[in-house]
Amino acid sequence: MTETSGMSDSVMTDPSLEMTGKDVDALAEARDSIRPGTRINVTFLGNEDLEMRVTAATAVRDAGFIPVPHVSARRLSSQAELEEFLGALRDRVGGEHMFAVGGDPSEPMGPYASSADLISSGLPKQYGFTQISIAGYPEGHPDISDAQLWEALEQKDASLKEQGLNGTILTQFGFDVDPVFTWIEEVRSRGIDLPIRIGVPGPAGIKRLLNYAKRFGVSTSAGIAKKYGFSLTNLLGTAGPDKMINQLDAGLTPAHGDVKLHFYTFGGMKTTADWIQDFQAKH
Ligand SMILES: NC(=O)C1=CN([C@@H]2O[C@H](COP(=O)(O)OP(=O)(O)OC[C@H]3O[C@@H](n4cnc5c(N)ncnc54)[C@H](O)[C@@H]3O)[C@@H](O)[C@H]2O)C=CC1
Ligand SMILES: Nc1nc(=O)c2c([nH]1)NC[C@@H]1CN(c3ccc(C(=O)N[C@@H](CCC(=O)O)C(=O)O)cc3)CN21
Repeated sequence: MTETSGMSDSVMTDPSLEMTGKDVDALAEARDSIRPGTRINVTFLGNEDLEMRVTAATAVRDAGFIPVPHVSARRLSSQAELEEFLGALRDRVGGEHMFAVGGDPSEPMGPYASSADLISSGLPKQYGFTQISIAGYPEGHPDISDAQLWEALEQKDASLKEQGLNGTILTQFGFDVDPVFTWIEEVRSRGIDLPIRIGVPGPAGIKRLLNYAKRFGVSTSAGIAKKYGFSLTNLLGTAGPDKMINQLDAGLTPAHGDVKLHFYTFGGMKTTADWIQDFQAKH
């Protein structure tokens, strides 16, 4: 068997990972467990600055991976701030990928209220970014209506196509496969043919998973937890996405189009990378 032992034509082909600006040392530690050429997303959090974000993207590139820096529309205070970041990425990192996301501030901090505003500004393309990921929400979003989310997704798909850019939809993480299937089917029925990466949490402590779920409005219930592989009445121990991935793999058909995975590592880069290797070897 070659690079990916078992599941080569499966949802587990070439998964992407995610790190924060604080994870540069964690990346070095995880490096040998990650397949060269893997896409690694770099967050754009409120407690990070340009230097941290660019340094992290540089570390990803230098380690032999593809950096996918996040740009959070609502966190940008001006067009100048956006251009400063895009310019630094172009000059110091030099990749084609980015993840254009809305951002959590309830009011935009500057001229970009949404990732559609960011994309349609034409600046990502002007600075050489040709592979643009955008967000998807199989379970909806706590502060944004479903109608608004679908409208935004269609608008972003159209804007990318108009500009001749390649897109990928990257979803919020979740613990339940059912809404994922329903959502992919709706994406396709709306004529959106972009590749999709389904967000799943890397293996992590159950308390930590539940804290992140609460923070980002991701649903958990006794039933969902049980199906995923943990219990809400026993928060000791860890849980990984193996059952969810197996359910995805079993249910995906060619009609779902190109569907892969994105792992949110939540402080566990090496744990996640080792888990992926182990899972691929066993399947
Ligand atoms: N990996 C990450 O960092 C992820 C972050 N998110 C968050 O999900 C939210 C939506 O992101 P996108 O899908 O890119 O939306 P978007 O930028 O495409 O916007 C969709 C619609 O919702 C509105 N909107 C966007 N963010 C909002 C907010 N925080 N509060 C109220 N309305 C908002 C926009 O004005 C627009 O009408 C953001 O808060 C984003 O930060 C979601 C998934 C992953
Ligand atoms: N609505 C929304 N906003 C987001 O910012 C967001 C999502 N959704 N979905 C998931 C991703 C993953 N995100 C994050 C955000 C923060 C850490 C974080 O604070 N990490 C710690 C280390 C891990 C820990 O100790 O728990 C750090 O210090 O960097 C990780 C992932 C941000 N993301």
